[in-house]
Amino acid sequence: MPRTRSTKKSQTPRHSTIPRSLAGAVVLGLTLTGIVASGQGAIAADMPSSIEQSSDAHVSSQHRVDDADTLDPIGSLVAQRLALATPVAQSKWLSGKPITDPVREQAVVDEAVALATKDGVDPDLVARVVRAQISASKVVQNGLFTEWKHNTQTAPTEAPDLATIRPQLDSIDTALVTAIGDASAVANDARCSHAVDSERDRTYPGMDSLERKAVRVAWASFCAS
Ligand SMILES: C=C(O[C@@H]1C=C(C(=O)O)C=C[C@H]1O)C(=O)O
Repeated sequence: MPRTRSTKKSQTPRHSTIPRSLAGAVVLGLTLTGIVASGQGAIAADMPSSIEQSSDAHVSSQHRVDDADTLDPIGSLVAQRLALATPVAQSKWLSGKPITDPVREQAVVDEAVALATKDGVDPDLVARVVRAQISASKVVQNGLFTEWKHNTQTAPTEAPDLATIRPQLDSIDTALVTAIGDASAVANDARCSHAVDSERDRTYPGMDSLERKAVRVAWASFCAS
């Protein structure tokens, strides 16, 4: 008898819209994502051991839906992290700091890997996903700098201090480690790239082409193969 998972839905609709420049809503969004992330654990605990299925095709299609749902918390955190790339870029534009800060990047990766190791989450998976988030942030920052250089009237004239944004990035990265731990089975599943495609599509509405490019970079190294 085939085994399958319950059909409980995630709290985020598959085709919900995540608008651009959500920086002001990041803290709230993070809180909500934390609720969603712990909800995933509750879903796993509630799973029935076996349910009669009418056909193998149904099992297969249900598995795809569940894999994509499992990636929802990561997808939301990816979007929240990218929303902060705009204020980061504004701050660096006005302060004259370079986009790339190798010391900070190493600290971000080290912090996430240490947390993963402490929590029993695959540290290699966490390191490659966090490095991808850093690359994705720089895609947005470089794109904005290019735009502001070519159209100086669009360049920012005010920005938050980088020191106020980085703690928000740190909070997102902490939540990301948990979300990655909850989704590590998907990362190692043969259907991983399909689940990632579905999750990317969920977060695309409301994003411009630069953010979509960054989202692709953010997910590029999630799947093990
Ligand atoms: C976001 C920043 O810009 C870049 C991206 C980083 C990140 O995504 O964590 C870290 C350092 C920078 O290379 C930043 O400086 O904080």
